[in-house]
Amino acid sequence: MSHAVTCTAPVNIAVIKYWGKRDEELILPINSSLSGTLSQDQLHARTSVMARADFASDAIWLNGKQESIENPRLQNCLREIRKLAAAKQTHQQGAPLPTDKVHICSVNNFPTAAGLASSAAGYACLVYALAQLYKVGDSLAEVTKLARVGSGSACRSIYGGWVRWVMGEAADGSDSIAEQVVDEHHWPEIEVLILVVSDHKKTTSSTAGMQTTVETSSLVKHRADKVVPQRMEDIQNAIRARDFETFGRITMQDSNQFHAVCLDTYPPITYLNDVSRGIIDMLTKYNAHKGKIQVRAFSWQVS
Ligand SMILES: Nc1ncnc2c1ncn2[C@@H]1O[C@H](COP(=O)(O)OP(=O)(O)OP(=O)(O)O)[C@@H](O)[C@H]1O
Ligand SMILES: C[C@@](O)(CCOP(=O)(O)OP(=O)(O)O)CC(=O)O
Repeated sequence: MSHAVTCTAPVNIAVIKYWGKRDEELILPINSSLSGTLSQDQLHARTSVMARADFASDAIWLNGKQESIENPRLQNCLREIRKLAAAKQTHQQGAPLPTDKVHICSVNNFPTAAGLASSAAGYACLVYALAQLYKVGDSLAEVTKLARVGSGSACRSIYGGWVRWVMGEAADGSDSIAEQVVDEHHWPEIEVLILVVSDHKKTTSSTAGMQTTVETSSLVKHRADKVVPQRMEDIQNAIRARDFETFGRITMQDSNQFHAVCLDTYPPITYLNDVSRGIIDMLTKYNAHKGKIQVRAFSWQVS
């Protein structure tokens, strides 16, 4: 007998950035973060999962290409889901056995590993689909914890609207969960414009980059301990009050500090290019004039 589920999950864009882990295995962050989830019909991952007793092994295809199922993140998700399924086995009618093998097929409708949060949409989608398949994850909070062990930012894609990932304090990660701050109807005037300045795979993955940052940057500790807690408070207040001026300022400052921390890492990490720096400069000037300057024309040379 086979069991199958297909889900889509959207991308989320952090306005207070997660950067640095206190536990690499459980994916526990050194600071809380906050993001907006884009609507499902635009940038998303679509994942189908099928479990059958007669599949020889687990397998995954990403964007049409078979990938290694031995990926430790993937293994962590499968193990946690199966652990919950095994605990529930007696009363889960219609769910596969935890011992059945699963085939996973996922497609992103946007560039993968290019800085557009593909791991967030991808793991949120995978974990949600597996939770449906195995009939586990009784609350969305529990599903956010499962998504977190795939990729930290994935826990925020489980909810729509504005979402915070509370860093938590427990060593086992039990209080490191995502929560919705306000839903997607709260601030309908907000529109997200994504300017793709490069669709190449990043030279440094987020996982590797933040690991080197924690090892070498002195600025990141200051950021996590002294800057982010107040910013989290302030940006949530700005979102609740729909105060775009404050929201925009904090978002730009946090993005700038994230890139400063990357530069403070050794060897330094550079995600910005001349085009993105030009866009940041333009937006800073635009916001300073409360949107009242006229944008006539832009032309950038992209080599
Ligand atoms: N749909 C998906 N299903 C499962 N895993 C995925 C999916 N999409 C991406 N991934 C995994 O996430 C990895 C990319 O994550 P990475 O953090 O490097 O980039 P990103 O998430 O696109 O960028 P950023 O984290 O800066 O926003 C891929 O190599 C793959 O292992
Ligand atoms: C810059 C970021 O997008 C980094 C996201 O990092 P990931 O969540 O991709 O990292 P892992 O937990 O190692 O998978 C900021 C953010 O989304 O908060």
